[in-house]
This record gives sequence, structure tokens and C-alpha cells, in this order.
Amino acid sequence: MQPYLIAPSILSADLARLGEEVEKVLAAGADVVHFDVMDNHYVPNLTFGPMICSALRNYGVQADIDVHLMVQPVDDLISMFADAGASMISFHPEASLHVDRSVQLIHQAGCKAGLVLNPATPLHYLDHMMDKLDYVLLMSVNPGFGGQAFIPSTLDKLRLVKERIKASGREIRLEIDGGVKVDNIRAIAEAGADMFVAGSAIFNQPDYASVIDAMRQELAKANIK
Ligand SMILES: O=C(CO)[C@H](O)[C@H](O)COP(=O)(O)O
Ligand SMILES: [Fe+2]
Repeated sequence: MQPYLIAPSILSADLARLGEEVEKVLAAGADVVHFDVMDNHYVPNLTFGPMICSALRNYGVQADIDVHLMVQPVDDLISMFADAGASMISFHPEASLHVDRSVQLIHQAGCKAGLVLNPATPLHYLDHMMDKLDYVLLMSVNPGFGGQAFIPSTLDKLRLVKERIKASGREIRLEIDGGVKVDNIRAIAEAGADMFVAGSAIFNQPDYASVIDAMRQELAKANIK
């Protein structure tokens, strides 16, 4: 597994120039495109659907697209996003009636599957699922908006999930989403995360490469046990 992945959230990109923005952030050193899908039902905001995902593929984007579904219900959108070019699809388990079935649908569609836990969602949603997941995504803000502050108690939660991942004996990525910045990414990595979503921290700066480089320099200093 590549040690650390940086996944800019296009939520904070200039959406009128989305193709160029994604091209630019990948050229600046990003690994994965984080694609936030909000439905104004599960979360109080509305973003983009599968047509925008396929538009990015048609534009020529070849990097992995990490689709974060903040929707309820979940299942109908899985094959639509897989057909639109998604590489990874995650969903919030409390938004799915049959979590195992949703994970199966993601795998059958040829994508990696992840469960997303909100700041107050208990870890028991991971019970009986660690042998099936490719990644766990911990929310470090309440879902629905970019630009919120990192909730510090997420660090303890990351450590607990990391223990579960170690106990599973499997290669499961631990993704963090919300309020990730240059000045906290090292502590987040030390708590166990290996994939970092960052929206406003990258897209609100004029030079994406300098932010991503600064994040990588911080990650290089992380003490991992
Ligand atoms: O899922 C999300 C919000 O629900 C976004 O991915 C997240 O908030 C990223 O934005 P920022 O880095 O600005 O916090
Ligand atoms: Fe997200």
C-alpha cells in the first residue's frame, strides 16, 4: 500500500472550472480526487451526481475518484457512480438499511468499499464488517459543508479504529475527512490515518502544490508506531 494518500475534496474547487481545477490539483501532486455527494436529505446541502463524475472521466481525469456518498437511501446510486467512473465508494451505514448488501453492491460494481462514521457515530458499525471493507472513513466534522474546524476528539477515535484495523490483519485504509490542514496533518497521521481529504486547505490557496508539498513534509515527520 502507498503510505499516504492526499485526496483534495472538489467541494471547495471553483466548480465553474471543475475539469481544469482537478487537472491542476493532480498536477500539483494530489493522489486521489475526493467527490462529495450530498442530497439535501441525509445532509442539508446539495452537490453533484454521477453525470459530473463521468464528465471528469470524459475530460481525461485518470486518477482514482473517491466517491463519498452523503445520501439516503444509498443503493441505487452505487451502480450509477460505478458506471460513471468511481474507483472507491463510501457511504454512511446508518443511511443504509442493509449495510452488508450495500458493501456487496460496491464490490460487485468493481469499486473499493468504505464505511463512513460521523463524529458521534459509534464504532460498533464496524463490527462484522472488518473482513469486507477496503477502507474506513472517519468524519472529523459533521457532514454537509466544507471549511469546518477539525473536531479534536476524532484523534482518539482514529487510534481506536487503527487498533481494529491492526487486529483484522488486513490492509484497510483509514481515511480522515474534515478540517485537515498543514498544521494538524502530522498529528492526524500519528493517530493512524493514512488517507487525507482536504478541501478548503488546498483549494482556498492560490498555489495548490505548495500546500500539498507542505502536507507531505509534515507527514514525513510523523512518528508512526
Ligand atoms: O465530506 C465533506 C463534508 O461533508 C468534505 O469532504 C470535507 O468537509 C472537506 O472539506 P474541508 O477540508 O474544507 O473540511
Ligand atoms: Fe467528504
